[in-house]
Amino acid sequence: GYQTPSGTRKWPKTHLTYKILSYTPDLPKTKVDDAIERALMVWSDVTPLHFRRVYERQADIEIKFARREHGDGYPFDGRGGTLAHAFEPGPGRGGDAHFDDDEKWSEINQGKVNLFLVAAHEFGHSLGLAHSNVRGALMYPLYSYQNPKTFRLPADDRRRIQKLY
Ligand SMILES: CNC(=O)[C@@H](NC(=O)[C@H](CC(C)C)CN(O)C=O)C(C)(C)C
Ligand SMILES: [Ca+2]
Ligand SMILES: [Zn+2]
Ligand SMILES: [Zn+2]
Repeated sequence: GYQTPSGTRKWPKTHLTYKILSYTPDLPKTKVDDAIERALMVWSDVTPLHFRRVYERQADIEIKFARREHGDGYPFDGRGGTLAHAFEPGPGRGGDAHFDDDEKWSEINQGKVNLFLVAAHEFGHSLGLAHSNVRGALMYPLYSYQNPKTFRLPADDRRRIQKLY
Protein backbone atom coordinates (compact mmCIF):
# COMPACT_ATOMS: atom_id res chain seq x y z
CA GLY A 1 0.00 0.00 0.00
CA TYR A 2 0.94 3.61 0.38
CA GLN A 3 4.42 3.91 1.86
CA THR A 4 4.82 6.96 4.05
CA PRO A 5 7.90 8.86 2.90
CA SER A 6 11.30 7.57 4.00
CA GLY A 7 12.45 11.07 4.91
CA THR A 8 15.59 11.08 2.79
CA ARG A 9 14.47 13.15 -0.24
CA LYS A 10 14.41 16.95 -0.16
CA TRP A 11 13.65 19.77 -2.60
CA PRO A 12 16.75 21.14 -4.37
CA LYS A 13 15.32 24.66 -4.10
CA THR A 14 13.82 26.87 -1.41
CA HIS A 15 11.12 28.63 -3.45
CA LEU A 16 8.25 26.21 -3.93
CA THR A 17 4.88 26.67 -5.59
CA TYR A 18 1.53 25.23 -4.53
CA LYS A 19 -1.82 24.91 -6.25
CA ILE A 20 -5.23 24.00 -4.86
CA LEU A 21 -6.89 21.78 -7.43
CA SER A 22 -10.15 21.02 -5.63
CA TYR A 23 -12.08 21.88 -2.48
CA THR A 24 -14.25 20.15 0.12
CA PRO A 25 -17.95 21.01 0.49
CA ASP A 26 -17.44 21.00 4.30
CA LEU A 27 -15.86 24.46 4.50
CA PRO A 28 -15.99 27.79 2.64
CA LYS A 29 -13.21 28.05 0.04
CA THR A 30 -11.68 30.97 1.91
CA LYS A 31 -11.34 28.81 5.05
CA VAL A 32 -9.62 26.08 3.01
CA ASP A 33 -7.25 28.60 1.41
CA ASP A 34 -6.44 30.02 4.84
CA ALA A 35 -5.87 26.62 6.50
CA ILE A 36 -3.53 25.57 3.67
CA GLU A 37 -1.62 28.85 3.83
CA ARG A 38 -1.20 28.62 7.61
CA ALA A 39 -0.16 24.96 7.40
CA LEU A 40 2.60 25.86 4.93
CA MET A 41 3.69 28.73 7.18
CA VAL A 42 4.29 26.25 10.01
CA TRP A 43 7.28 25.07 7.96
CA SER A 44 8.36 28.29 6.25
CA ASP A 45 8.51 29.97 9.69
CA VAL A 46 11.42 27.70 10.73
CA THR A 47 13.30 27.15 7.43
CA PRO A 48 14.55 29.17 4.43
CA LEU A 49 11.56 27.78 2.47
CA HIS A 50 9.11 30.09 0.69
CA PHE A 51 5.73 29.08 -0.73
CA ARG A 52 3.97 30.86 -3.58
CA ARG A 53 0.44 30.01 -4.70
CA VAL A 54 -0.10 29.53 -8.44
CA TYR A 55 -3.35 29.09 -10.32
CA GLU A 56 -2.53 28.06 -13.88
CA ARG A 57 0.85 26.34 -14.24
CA GLN A 58 1.79 23.05 -12.65
CA ALA A 59 2.98 23.50 -9.06
CA ASP A 60 5.48 21.63 -6.93
CA ILE A 61 2.83 20.88 -4.29
CA GLU A 62 -0.59 20.15 -5.79
CA ILE A 63 -3.42 19.86 -3.27
CA LYS A 64 -6.77 18.18 -3.73
CA PHE A 65 -9.70 16.61 -1.90
CA ALA A 66 -10.73 13.19 -3.23
CA ARG A 67 -12.67 10.07 -2.30
CA ARG A 68 -11.74 6.37 -2.65
CA GLU A 69 -9.74 5.70 -5.85
CA HIS A 70 -8.51 9.00 -7.20
CA GLY A 71 -5.87 8.16 -9.77
CA ASP A 72 -2.68 7.47 -7.82
CA GLY A 73 -3.25 3.85 -6.88
CA TYR A 74 -3.67 4.71 -3.19
CA PRO A 75 -7.43 4.87 -2.74
CA PHE A 76 -8.92 6.43 0.36
CA ASP A 77 -11.09 4.37 2.69
CA GLY A 78 -14.29 6.30 3.46
CA ARG A 79 -14.93 8.25 6.65
CA GLY A 80 -12.41 7.51 9.41
CA GLY A 81 -9.24 5.52 8.97
CA THR A 82 -6.78 7.34 6.75
CA LEU A 83 -7.44 11.09 6.65
CA ALA A 84 -4.94 12.16 3.98
CA HIS A 85 -1.63 11.29 2.35
CA ALA A 86 1.24 13.09 0.63
CA PHE A 87 4.19 12.23 -1.62
CA GLU A 88 7.80 13.02 -0.79
CA PRO A 89 9.68 15.67 -2.80
CA GLY A 90 10.14 14.95 -6.50
CA PRO A 91 8.77 15.66 -9.98
CA GLY A 92 5.17 15.00 -11.01
CA ARG A 93 3.16 13.85 -8.03
CA GLY A 94 6.14 14.38 -5.74
CA GLY A 95 5.12 16.83 -3.00
CA ASP A 96 1.41 16.51 -3.75
CA ALA A 97 -1.05 16.25 -0.84
CA HIS A 98 -4.47 14.55 -1.02
CA PHE A 99 -7.23 14.84 1.56
CA ASP A 100 -9.98 12.23 2.02
CA ASP A 101 -13.23 14.01 1.28
CA ASP A 102 -15.25 11.36 3.06
CA GLU A 103 -13.95 12.97 6.28
CA LYS A 104 -15.89 15.80 7.86
CA TRP A 105 -13.34 18.62 7.56
CA SER A 106 -13.61 21.42 10.07
CA GLU A 107 -11.92 24.49 11.51
CA ILE A 108 -12.34 24.57 15.28
CA ASN A 109 -14.27 21.48 16.27
CA GLN A 110 -13.21 18.51 18.36
CA GLY A 111 -15.54 15.95 16.81
CA LYS A 112 -14.47 16.59 13.25
CA VAL A 113 -11.09 16.61 11.55
CA ASN A 114 -9.13 19.84 11.65
CA LEU A 115 -7.86 20.71 8.16
CA PHE A 116 -5.02 22.94 9.34
CA LEU A 117 -3.50 20.24 11.60
CA VAL A 118 -3.78 17.50 8.98
CA ALA A 119 -2.40 19.76 6.24
CA ALA A 120 0.57 20.75 8.40
CA HIS A 121 1.36 17.05 8.87
CA GLU A 122 0.98 16.29 5.14
CA PHE A 123 3.21 19.18 4.12
CA GLY A 124 5.86 17.74 6.42
CA HIS A 125 5.84 14.72 4.10
CA SER A 126 5.69 16.99 1.02
CA LEU A 127 8.95 18.52 2.24
CA GLY A 128 10.61 15.16 2.91
CA LEU A 129 9.90 14.36 6.57
CA ALA A 130 9.06 10.82 7.58
CA HIS A 131 6.94 10.01 10.65
CA SER A 132 8.15 10.72 14.14
CA ASN A 133 7.92 8.26 17.02
CA VAL A 134 7.64 11.13 19.48
CA ARG A 135 4.07 11.24 20.81
CA GLY A 136 2.87 14.83 20.46
CA ALA A 137 5.05 15.50 17.42
CA LEU A 138 3.22 16.90 14.40
CA MET A 139 4.70 14.06 12.32
CA TYR A 140 3.37 11.37 14.66
CA PRO A 141 1.34 8.91 12.56
CA LEU A 142 -1.87 9.23 14.61
CA TYR A 143 -4.13 12.27 14.41
CA SER A 144 -4.93 14.03 17.65
CA TYR A 145 -6.92 17.23 17.93
CA GLN A 146 -5.50 20.33 19.58
CA ASN A 147 -6.64 23.92 19.44
CA PRO A 148 -5.13 25.21 16.18
CA LYS A 149 -5.10 28.74 17.61
CA THR A 150 -2.50 27.72 20.18
CA PHE A 151 -0.56 25.37 17.91
CA ARG A 152 3.24 25.59 18.10
CA LEU A 153 5.55 23.34 16.11
CA PRO A 154 6.95 20.72 18.51
CA ALA A 155 10.72 20.58 19.01
CA ASP A 156 11.14 17.18 17.31
CA ASP A 157 9.53 18.41 14.09
CA ARG A 158 11.45 21.69 14.13
CA ARG A 159 14.75 19.90 14.71
CA ARG A 160 14.15 17.47 11.86
CA ILE A 161 12.99 20.00 9.26
CA GLN A 162 15.90 22.31 10.12
CA LYS A 163 18.27 19.38 9.71
CA LEU A 164 16.85 18.83 6.23
CA TYR A 165 16.79 22.46 5.03
C1 LIG B 1 -7.82 9.25 12.77
N1 LIG B 1 -7.02 8.58 11.81
C2 LIG B 1 -5.70 8.47 11.96
O1 LIG B 1 -5.08 8.93 12.91
C3 LIG B 1 -5.00 7.75 10.82
N2 LIG B 1 -3.77 8.47 10.48
C4 LIG B 1 -3.78 9.25 9.38
O2 LIG B 1 -4.73 9.42 8.65
C5 LIG B 1 -2.42 9.87 9.02
C6 LIG B 1 -2.55 11.37 8.95
C7 LIG B 1 -2.84 12.05 10.32
C8 LIG B 1 -1.70 11.80 11.32
C9 LIG B 1 -3.07 13.53 10.15
C10 LIG B 1 -2.02 9.27 7.68
N3 LIG B 1 -0.74 9.81 7.26
O3 LIG B 1 0.35 9.47 7.96
C11 LIG B 1 -0.63 10.70 6.29
O4 LIG B 1 0.46 11.27 6.06
C12 LIG B 1 -4.69 6.28 11.19
C13 LIG B 1 -3.74 6.19 12.39
C14 LIG B 1 -5.99 5.56 11.52
C15 LIG B 1 -4.02 5.63 9.97
CA1 LIG C 1 -10.71 8.09 5.46
ZN1 LIG D 1 -3.80 10.27 -3.40
ZN1 LIG E 1 1.84 10.92 7.76
